[in-house]
Amino acid sequence: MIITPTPIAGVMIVDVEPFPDARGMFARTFCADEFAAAGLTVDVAQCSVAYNASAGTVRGMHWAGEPVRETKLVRCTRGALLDVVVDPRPDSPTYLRHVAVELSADNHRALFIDAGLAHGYQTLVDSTEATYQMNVPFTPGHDRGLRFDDPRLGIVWPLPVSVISDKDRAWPLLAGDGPAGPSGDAAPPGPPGIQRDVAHASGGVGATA
Ligand SMILES: Cc1cn([C@H]2C[C@H](O)[C@@H](COP(=O)(O)OP(=O)(O)O[C@H]3O[C@@H](C)C(=O)[C@@H](O)[C@H]3O)O2)c(=O)[nH]c1=O
Repeated sequence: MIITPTPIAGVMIVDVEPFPDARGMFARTFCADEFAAAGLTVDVAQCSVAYNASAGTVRGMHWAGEPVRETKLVRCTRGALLDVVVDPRPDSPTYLRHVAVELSADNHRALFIDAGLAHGYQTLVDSTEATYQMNVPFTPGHDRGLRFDDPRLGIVWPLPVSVISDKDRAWPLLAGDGPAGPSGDAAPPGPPGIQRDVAHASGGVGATA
């Protein structure tokens, strides 16, 4: 596996190293030792799959609030999607910036997402599946979220949004207006969980794929 950092600390691209032969190929998609060597720990407490019927479906942007420290290893096992991670940590140098990485069944690419980072995606084709490994069991009641279309985040979704849940449509917008400003200014922390009242936001880190 090739594990590549992104501009956001705690977000890593995980690529497979295929062994091709006449049948096709074999590749490891997870290896505890290789992850540990890259400084990542993935204790698998839960694996999940999300099937999306239509291209343009958006899920996110989600993370688990404290004290839950939920890490995710996300891959696309059918179809293709644009995976997006936003940094909602007020004390981070990449606060409110995002990375966007295309994951597909064909590229076998995965994204490791550390605890406290907001995750979402848009499907690029019909019949797309996202598959997750999480380090903790499902802990309802700790959901935190950002609005996928918050102008302060500046996420460029590649397709018109075809389907989204009521929950995801209803996450509140960040406070403030206008386009995202430059990074680096301190912003006051929002209330626990949803960052409703930040005074400053920064632009996207850009697509990595
Ligand atoms: C996330 C989750 C949901 N559920 C249930 C709750 C609910 O009835 C149903 C659908 O839940 P949701 O609408 O929250 O599913 P979804 O919007 O797909 O939530 C997921 O979104 C992506 C972007 C992520 O990053 C994931 O961690 C997760 O938050 O599945 C579980 O049983 N276990 C789980 O781990």
